Amino acid sequence: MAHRGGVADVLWEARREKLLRALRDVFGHQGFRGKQEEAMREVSSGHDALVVMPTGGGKSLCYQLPAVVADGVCVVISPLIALTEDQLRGLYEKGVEAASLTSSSASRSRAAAVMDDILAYGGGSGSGHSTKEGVTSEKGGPNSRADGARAAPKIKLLYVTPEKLAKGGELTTALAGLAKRGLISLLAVDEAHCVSTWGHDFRPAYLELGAFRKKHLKGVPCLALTATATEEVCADIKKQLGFREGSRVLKTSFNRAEIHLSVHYKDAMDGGALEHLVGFLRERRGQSGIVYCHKRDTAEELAKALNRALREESLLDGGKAFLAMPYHGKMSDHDRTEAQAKFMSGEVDVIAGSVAFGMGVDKSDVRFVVHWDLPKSMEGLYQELGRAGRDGSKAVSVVYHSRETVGLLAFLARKPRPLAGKEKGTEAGRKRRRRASLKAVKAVDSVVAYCEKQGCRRKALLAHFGEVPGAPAAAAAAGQKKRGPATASAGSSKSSFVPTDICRGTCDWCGGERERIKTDLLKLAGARAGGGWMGVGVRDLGGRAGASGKGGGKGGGGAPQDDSGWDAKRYYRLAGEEDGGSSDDSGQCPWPLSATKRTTGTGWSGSRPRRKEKRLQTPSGSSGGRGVARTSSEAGKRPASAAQKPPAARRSGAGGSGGGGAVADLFAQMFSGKGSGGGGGGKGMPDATANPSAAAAAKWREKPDRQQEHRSSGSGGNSFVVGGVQASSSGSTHKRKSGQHEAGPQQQQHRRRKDAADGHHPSPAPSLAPTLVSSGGGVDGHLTRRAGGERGAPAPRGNGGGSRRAD
Ligand SMILES: Nc1ncnc2c1ncn2[C@@H]1O[C@H](COP(=O)(O)OP(=O)(O)OP(=O)(O)O)[C@@H](O)[C@H]1O
Repeated sequence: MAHRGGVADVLWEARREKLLRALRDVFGHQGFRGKQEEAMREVSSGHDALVVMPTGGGKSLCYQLPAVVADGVCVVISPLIALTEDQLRGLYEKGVEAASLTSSSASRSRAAAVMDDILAYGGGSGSGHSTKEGVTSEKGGPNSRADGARAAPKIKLLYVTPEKLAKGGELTTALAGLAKRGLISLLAVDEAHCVSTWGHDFRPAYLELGAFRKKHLKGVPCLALTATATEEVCADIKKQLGFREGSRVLKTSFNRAEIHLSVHYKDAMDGGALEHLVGFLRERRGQSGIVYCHKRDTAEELAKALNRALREESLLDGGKAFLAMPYHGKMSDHDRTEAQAKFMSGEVDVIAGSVAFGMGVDKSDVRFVVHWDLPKSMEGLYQELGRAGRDGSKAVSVVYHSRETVGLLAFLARKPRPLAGKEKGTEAGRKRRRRASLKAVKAVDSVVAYCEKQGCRRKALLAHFGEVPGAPAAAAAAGQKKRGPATASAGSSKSSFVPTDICRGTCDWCGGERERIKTDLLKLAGARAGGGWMGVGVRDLGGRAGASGKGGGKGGGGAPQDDSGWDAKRYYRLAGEEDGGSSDDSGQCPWPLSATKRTTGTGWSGSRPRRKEKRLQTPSGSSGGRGVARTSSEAGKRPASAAQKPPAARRSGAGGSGGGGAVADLFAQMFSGKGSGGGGGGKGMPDATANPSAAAAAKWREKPDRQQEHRSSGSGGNSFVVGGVQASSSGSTHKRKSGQHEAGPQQQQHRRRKDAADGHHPSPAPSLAPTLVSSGGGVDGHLTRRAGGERGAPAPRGNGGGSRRAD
């Protein structure tokens, strides 16, 4: 909203002085950061605003400071009250009255006092409690000056979950009453991306906030805050929260220059990923860090393994005893609180935890964030890595990539999303659910793209959020539009301009690790070519595929180097949504719920996940490139049929996916009903002579030690069957390596003729069907090795063979 000069400026100057004084006196800071000042100006002028600032950027202050100087209560919507405890503690230490309303018994008396306080002023009668916090609640509202001095509740910040707010009752009455009396200074919506189904953490109850605000908090300005929002998510947040026309989005650069970015490939590691992690931590002895993993068991095992590996030697060194602790949702409140407190105090060096850890934890000296499992989205990655280096000093982000986790995430992405109550059973709900699944698939795909990129990671990360190095804002916006909603971002904002030399060696690619990355990716491609890998494409090594996804089977699954490779429209088309929605009204995703896609030579056949044991017993290797061999009960079940294909695929009869994103390709192929690129099923080992990359890969595999490593190390894998459709690295692999784009149709025809003339059979294009069956996502394989000194038994492996067992 444009600011008019004159009176508005004068008023603002006066308010600004007041805010600056409180900033110094209460918070101990000397000046504003980022968009803090602008955000405060907006809300103190009664406008709505959306703040998009990086993690650790100082978003909380945008509502805390105005709340301190204003009369009345600032209502803060937060997704997890337990995680605001740190904030509350911080505010308490600063002498600011703040509270959260929780149902935990520990805080029940406090909550009662808080309710009394606001009810006394918000129109209720209060319960007449008087508590040791000194919150009085004699009957009567502000007009009666209950405590003889205050005309507003004592509480300055009230934290509630959206679920609590949606429940109605006393709290709604009190807040509505306060709003009527002008005693709600601000509605702050933290983690506002949860409002949007396009956000990475959609929370149905957040959808109710807009209606609540309209009904009960009329005239109260709203400040929404998030660290991660694309342009589309920003627009959705504004719409859902009922922002007034012209409300501003205040955005700073997403760049966290102090955080070094790197990716390591579990599947390509000679020594095993756990050893690698131990080495990494050994170099950072005494530093604080977080290791994120998806599963509770993994968190537990990892913490144990790290203690086993590092504690003793830290004691021998006479230094501080190394200590890692797990943190996950299945731990008791007490254990979680203890882990967090010890981490905050520095007693615990490393938390091996689920993504629940860190939200709301303001530890400024976290020096590294490790993603032991691939994160679910770029937004998640960004948010989690942002927990490092909040003090502005150097920190490190490491992602461990593994194809198994990609498979698990792809599977989870297809699971139906939760719907808000009123949407259950409606067409709108079904549509939203489908879109949410598509979004989740797309999200995984962009993380895979980030990991498998041969190029600057910082640029890739920033590009995801619409910050295109070297491009003026308009060009950035145009570029983003082409890529579709997931990557679209605030190109219209001037702050999206990024200098071309943004990285300066602060990622692995720019910082001298190109050869390592190339070699590792080549190993992945090689392993894939041997049929031992899930069939999703290794980016930048696979051929570039047309984003159109039209049938006809262009090979390759990679994306161009500086492109996310995602064309969302294509997937809507495939899901039958482009022209008004799929005819599939089952309410499920338009693809079968299964991670057990198994591609045969004639196409895919879906099956619901079967018992793991069955899969583990599947013989492998002898099937001549059939990918995962089937148990007899599985064989022949659910054959590919037109009826199983989603509507668009049925309509088009598409023959191949045309490639694109890795996970996306996986779906494209499911939809298409045939092997991507027409490659379809496995046909044994790749024709190494026809393809330099395949030759290199074959050579690599020929080494006995490599074979051993490849079979048994890999991915921390435990109970996996990783098989694949035979996927040879096509000629395009070679081309991609040399930085060229995929050949057009004429060039391809020429190449085929040339191949025929040379007596080469053209290599089948990499088939991109997912064949990953299960994911332990854990550390078992490596742990076993550490503990028992032995590697997992190598699975029998055949020519172009399918299954691989890591344990
Ligand atoms: N103007 C400022 N000057 C100096 N330090 C500041 C300023 N504003 C905030 N900080 C400090 O920056 C750190 C991060 O702030 P804050 O927790 O508000 O970030 P955030 O953007 O809310 O992060 P997250 O998204 O992780 O919750 C805190 O330690 C805070 O004290």
